[in-house]
Parts: sequence; C-alpha cells; structure tokens
Amino acid sequence: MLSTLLILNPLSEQSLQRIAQDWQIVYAPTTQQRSAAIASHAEHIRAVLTIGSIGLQAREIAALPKLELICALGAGFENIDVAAARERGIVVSNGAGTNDACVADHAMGLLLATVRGIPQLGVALHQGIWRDALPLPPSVSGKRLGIVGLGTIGKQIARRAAGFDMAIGYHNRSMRNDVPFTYFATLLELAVWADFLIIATPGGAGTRHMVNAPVLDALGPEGFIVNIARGSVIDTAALAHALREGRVAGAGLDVYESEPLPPTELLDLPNAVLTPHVAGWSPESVAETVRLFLENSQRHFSGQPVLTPV
Ligand SMILES: NC(=O)c1ccc[n+]([C@@H]2O[C@H](COP(=O)([O-])OP(=O)(O)OC[C@H]3O[C@@H](n4cnc5c(N)ncnc54)[C@H](O)[C@@H]3O)[C@@H](O)[C@H]2O)c1
Ligand SMILES: O=C(O)[C@H](O)COP(=O)(O)O
Repeated sequence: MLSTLLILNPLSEQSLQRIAQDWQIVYAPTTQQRSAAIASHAEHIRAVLTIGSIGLQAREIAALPKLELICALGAGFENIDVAAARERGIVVSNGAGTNDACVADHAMGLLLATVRGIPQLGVALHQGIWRDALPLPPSVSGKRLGIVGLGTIGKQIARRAAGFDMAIGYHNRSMRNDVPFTYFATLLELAVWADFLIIATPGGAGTRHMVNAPVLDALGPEGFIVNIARGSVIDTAALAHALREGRVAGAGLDVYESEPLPPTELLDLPNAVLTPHVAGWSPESVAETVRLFLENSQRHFSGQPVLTPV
C-alpha cells in the first residue's frame, strides 16, 4: 500500500500524476483545504511537499504524528519551521540546484530589461514615439556587477555575467575560496563599488531589509538593482522612495514583501520592471524538482540520507 503525502503547493496535473505513482496524495493547495486535510488525514501523513512561500508551521508539524519528511520543491524554505522539525527528528529537504539556471537566466533578463529600458521602450513605440525623443539607455556589458549571496544561484549569475565582460564583486556570509571574484566584507562597500546589484540570498530573519536606504544611496542615481531572492531582503518603502526620487536609476524585481499581492507602491513607477515570482519556475525546472523530490523520498524511506538536506 502507498504511503500518504500531503501536497500544499499548486502542481500541474502531469506532476500530480507522476507523484501518484509513488504516493497516496492528499492535495490541499489552498489555506482552507490545508487545515481540513491536516485534520482529516493527520494519522496517515508521512511526508509533506511544500514550497518556501507556503512553508509548514510548527503547529502543523505537531498535528502530524507520523510525519518523517518535509520537502520544499524549490530552493527556498524560509517558512518551514526547520527547528520544530529537527526537534522531532523529521528530515527536511529542498530542491537545491534544480532551478538555479532558470533563476539566473531570469535575473540576467531582468537586468537587461531594466538597464536597457526594454519594456518602457516598447510602450513608447506603441505610442508612436521614435528613439530621437527618448533618452539613450546605458550599456550593460563591461559594467561592475555586485552579487549579494554567492551560492548556487549567485554563481550561475556570475557565469552569465562573465559572458557580458562584467567585473564581478560579491558580498556573502563569508568569503569563498573557489571563485576569482572580488569579495566585499559589507554590503555597503559592495554597493559603493557596483553599477548593478543582484540579490541572491535566502529570505528569512537573517537577511530581512539588508537592502535599506543607505545601501540604495551607496548604489546611487546611476545604479540598478535586481532581486530574484525574496521580497523581504529589500526594504520596499525605502526602494520605492529611492526610485521615485531618482536616487537609484531602476529596479528589476521578481519577489515582493506583499506576496501574493502585487507591490502597490511599485506598480506605477516607470523605472521598475516587475515579474510575478516566476524566476525559478519553468516546465523544465518543475520536472527536475519533482524528480529530485521523488528521489529524496525514495532514499529516505529506504533508510538512506536525502540528497539535498537543509
Ligand atoms: N525568484 C525565484 O523564483 C527563486 C527561485 C529560486 C530561489 N530563490 C531564492 O534564492 C535563494 C538562494 O538560493 P540558492 O540555491 O542560491 O541558495 P544557496 O544557499 O546556495 O545560496 C545562498 C547564498 O546566500 C548567502 N547568504 C546567506 N545569508 C546571507 C547574508 N545575511 N548576507 C550575505 N549573504 C548571505 C549564503 O552564504 C549563500 O552563499 C533561495 O533561498 C530562494 O529564497 C528565488
Ligand atoms: O525558492 C524557490 O525555488 C522559488 O522561489 C520558488 O519557491 P516559492 O514559490 O516557494 O517561493
């Protein structure tokens, strides 16, 4: 008989069918379904599949006596109560490395779109405005890129930026000895040096509002910022003020403090390019992260360690 898996994030029919070959699925992608599913199936659920933004709370873990494994499909796991899981000896894993290339592609796309003003130029063209009436957007190649958080995704961004002949600097929890890039011990120093900043840290308390008004002022009126990490890393009010006042030239953002609601204070700004938290999701990356989840769960329930523990 198949064991019971609680799935808390929306998934395509194709992914659900693949997972159903290995699991008895309880599918609860809405808040209402979630509490009802936990109440009805608590005695049977042995694993939970979720994502960073949806997470799994301590009281939900406490309500599931047979729970052994919690898996985040994506890279982020900021809303899974990992401490509560560890107390019970429950294993937590994520989808590290399954969507890093996709996120890095999206980050470079946001950088190019923001610096070159591609969406805004398209709107102007639709309004019949030709180039002579518009300011020339700056170049991207050869500029100084500061990467904040040089982990799996940050390194993929650096590889792509190298193809644009950029000088690469980074700020990380600690200096890495496996990269040739310039390390900056503080984010403020990196922001002073960089033309562009790309944020690629995890979310959560440790990075909350790391990018604040002083960092934005250090980046300066010709500087651009891209965030594919988590909305909480940037102080949104400070960013909106800086963009409005021209203290920063532009921002390309995929993630927001207000999720899943759109960022009202940024929507009407002409120098912000916004996408709805899709950087990591493509048919290819979803297939890969579902495959990794199935491999991790098969390993765990046959007594082996998962490949991507957190
Ligand atoms: N927008 C999206 O769709 C999307 C997709 C995937 C991942 N993400 C986000 O990107 C994050 C990073 O993913 P990853 O796989 O590269 O993780 P990772 O753990 O490999 O890398 C994170 C890096 O950030 C650094 N870091 C952590 N705290 C820091 C701090 N306070 N100051 C400076 N550096 C710090 C770490 O040292 C590490 O090098 C995820 O946690 C997730 O939140 C977003
Ligand atoms: O962390 C990730 O891989 C992506 O951001 C997707 O996760 P989320 O949808 O939980 O935020």
